[in-house]
Amino acid sequence: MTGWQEEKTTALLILENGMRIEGRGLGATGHAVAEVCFNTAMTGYQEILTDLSYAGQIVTFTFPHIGNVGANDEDIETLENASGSGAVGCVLKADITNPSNYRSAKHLDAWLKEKGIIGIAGVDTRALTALIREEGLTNGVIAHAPDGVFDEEAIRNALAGFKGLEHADLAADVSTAKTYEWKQGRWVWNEGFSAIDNPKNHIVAIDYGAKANILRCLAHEDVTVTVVSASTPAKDILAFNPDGIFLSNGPGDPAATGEYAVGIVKELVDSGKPMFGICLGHQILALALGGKTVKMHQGHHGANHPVKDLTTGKVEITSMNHGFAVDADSLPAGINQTHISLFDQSNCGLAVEGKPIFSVQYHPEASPGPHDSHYLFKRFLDNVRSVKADA
Ligand SMILES: NC(=O)CC[C@H](N)C(=O)O
Repeated sequence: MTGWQEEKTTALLILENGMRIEGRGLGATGHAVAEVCFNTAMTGYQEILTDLSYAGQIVTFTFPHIGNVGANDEDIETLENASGSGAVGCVLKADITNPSNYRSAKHLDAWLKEKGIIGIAGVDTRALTALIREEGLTNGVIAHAPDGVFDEEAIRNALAGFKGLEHADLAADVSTAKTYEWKQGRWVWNEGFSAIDNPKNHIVAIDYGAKANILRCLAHEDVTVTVVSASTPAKDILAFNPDGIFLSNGPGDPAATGEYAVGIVKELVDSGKPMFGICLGHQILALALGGKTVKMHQGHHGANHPVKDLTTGKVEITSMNHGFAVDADSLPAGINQTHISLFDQSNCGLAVEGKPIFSVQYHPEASPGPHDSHYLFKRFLDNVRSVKADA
């Protein structure tokens, strides 16, 4: 071993099966209960931890070098107007190395502290990942005490009181409270975030915990995005007279979002506007169309997930982050499965026959991840343009 065991234990990870893992603490202090998942991406730890879809979760990074490109203010996926934050904790194999990257503004440890994220290093993340693969997503509590003194009873009680993510409605907790306009485009090397001048299209994005790069990818397609809260009534959304409606990603159980999400989306589907949903937005759309969602065994969290587009036969490598999935068999007639995961054949996309409405389970905006699926933003805007041309 590397000798870390000789150092004092300043962090704990306790799982619901009773497993107690000792390590070295990072970032914020205190303790946090959440669902423990693993992410296999080799890049983008800052984007992952600030993705609001990870609210209520602790991320185990299977990639060992976390923190070596430091932290900055640009690679943050949480929107400024969000009401909540993303992952509550992270589990690392190795200690954070000193940052070495021209974009680094800060050491990851300091950044974690600032964001209130608790970390534990020195964990056998392979074994933890294997455990989650075998036993499924598990609840856990992560604790960090720099002096090594833990109130283990309080920590274990907190874990015992955590009900898990199934039936948890978290989108309402993280959505924006106010309506605002978004005009920033994608990040371009050597230039930074691009400005979108006089966009010709207008999309209303329902924010269930949206990632910033989704809004940038939409804006990049010549779009002004109006971002509205998850509970904005359909009539208020339609009052903007948008060219299209976007349903964002977000945390928690899609089936727990009830009337404020599913009911609103049902009304929007009937409006005939072009619609596009990503991840939680895909799941909510499926529920609104009469389908069902299920909790997955281990979930999909990574940046190398192969997906087949059944409409073109093409395979794309995608970024994923979900613990629930649409049950393809539950989709009523007229709602077609358009994409499947080549890892486990689970549903990854749907389209409404005869209407410009579609959605995907994965993350075409990447951030982090490959850009294979950027075409979906174009597909959405092609729908928008053709509906406008016909009007
Ligand atoms: N990225 C997301 O939107 C996640 C959706 C949902 N919370 C899930 O875990 O399946």
